[in-house]
Amino acid sequence: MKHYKLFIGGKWVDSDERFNVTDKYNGNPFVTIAQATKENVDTAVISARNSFNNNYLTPTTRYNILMNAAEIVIRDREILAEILSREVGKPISEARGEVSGVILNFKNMAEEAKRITGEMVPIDATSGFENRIGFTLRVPVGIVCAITPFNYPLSLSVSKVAPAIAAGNAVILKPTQQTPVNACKLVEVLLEAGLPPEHIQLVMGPGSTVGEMLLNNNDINFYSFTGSAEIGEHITNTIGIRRSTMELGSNAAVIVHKDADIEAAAKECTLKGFYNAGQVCVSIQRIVVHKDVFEKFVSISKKHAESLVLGNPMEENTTMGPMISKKEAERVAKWVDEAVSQGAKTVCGGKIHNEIFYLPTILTDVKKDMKVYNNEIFGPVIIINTYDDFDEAISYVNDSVYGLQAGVYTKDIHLAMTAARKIQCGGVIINDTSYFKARNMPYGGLKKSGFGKEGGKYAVEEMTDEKMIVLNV
Ligand SMILES: NC(=O)c1ccc[n+]([C@@H]2O[C@H](COP(=O)([O-])OP(=O)(O)OC[C@H]3O[C@@H](n4cnc5c(N)ncnc54)[C@H](O)[C@@H]3O)[C@@H](O)[C@H]2O)c1
Ligand SMILES: O=C[C@H](O)CS(=O)(=O)O
Repeated sequence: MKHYKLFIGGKWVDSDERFNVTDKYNGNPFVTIAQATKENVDTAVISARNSFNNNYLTPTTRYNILMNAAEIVIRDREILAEILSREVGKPISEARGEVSGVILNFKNMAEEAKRITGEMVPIDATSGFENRIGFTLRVPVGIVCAITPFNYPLSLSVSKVAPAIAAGNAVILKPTQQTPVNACKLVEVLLEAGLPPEHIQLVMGPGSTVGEMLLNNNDINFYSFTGSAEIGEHITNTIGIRRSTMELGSNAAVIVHKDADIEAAAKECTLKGFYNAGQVCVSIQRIVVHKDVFEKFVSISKKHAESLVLGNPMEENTTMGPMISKKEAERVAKWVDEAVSQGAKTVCGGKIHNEIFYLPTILTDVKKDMKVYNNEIFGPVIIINTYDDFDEAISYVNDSVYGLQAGVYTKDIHLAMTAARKIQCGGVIINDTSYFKARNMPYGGLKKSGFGKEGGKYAVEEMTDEKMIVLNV
């Protein structure tokens, strides 16, 4: 069985402690991973600091490294996709999509490495400062710690590591225990791409131990976290006044107005809602459809839900794989059963399949006090409710502790802009679902969905400090 080591101090380092990574379809371990100790973590931080202090990378060097990484990922795309499919359980077709997004992200961040600018500040326009010149400089924060979740592990690691490198930082990456193999391959890619070996550190192990060690190391300057709201809140409470970006949970909503293309909206909401077995931060969870088109929408959605092919994620015709674990499938089943016992109606699905799958499920008549409405399901369940007045639909979307992204289907520009202004989310996607991300857009949530932005120049800016320079000349 393949064993992957930690990458610390510019070399692959083994550990007496190790853990298994399982193939999420057959449940068999297929890789072992070295688990970091406190000594490993402390050595990683010291090494990253040394590299940041002694290996200044020019913008052109950063550009070249990131473009090289994109080319290497293109060369190894099928290997990377197969690893993702096995360790996450996502269909190979979706895994290839994740790798394609990574290629775009590397190229996008390579360009951003050459665009880091400050600005002139007209302080001479202030009485008494006529002889002074002011401008800002953007400088790298130093050491960025990237902590990533299980569901899009390669994409979300690159969404942190690439801007960190583009901004001139050294990086410490801690992937989740459930899906860490892609992170090992990512380090191999970056080393081959020419990144100075000590500019990237890879520490692996449980968040409750290895993750905590990182939070409590005061020489880390910035934490880029993607994961649950619970852990995100813990991190922000632990790291003190140090900066971070928090990309957290969601129970995303979509409004479908009576003037929308119902066939298209129902297809997009359904197929994207079951993408990665619903284990997507911006997955469509709460759909609210105008009463005049509700029955038509539900009927079309049911058709698409029942068209999904559950099976071995490594097979080309599979369109939905297992959930990340049997335990998560059982959690989703419990929440759906509770909702149904309280009056929700099951349109399709509604049960576990072969222990690790949860059937694509559509619920209607869901009440606001049900877990499937209030909490982040993070599983293949869509709830469809109805509305009459558009403001009622907006209130439905905003009735959440989360605020990551929302979708709004309407042909009426006035309704679209009303939604854009009133919906309390980091992103409002008109005539598409909440599950939308362009690699150069500012992506991030409000409320319990977190703060800070990933994507393009916005991620790079987050990982720099802005300094004000004044010349008294
Ligand atoms: N907003 C986004 O862009 C986005 C994207 C993907 C997933 N997510 C969220 O991620 C969650 C699912 O992923 P998950 O189950 O892997 O999340 P999680 O919060 O359980 O774990 C995320 C990461 O945090 C680490 N961690 C856990 N405890 C820690 C601690 N005490 N200190 C430091 N690190 C710790 C884990 O090891 C893992 O690497 C969902 O809530 C989903 O909404 C959000
Ligand atoms: O879980 C949602 C991720 O943000 C999707 S992606 O990794 O950005 O493609």
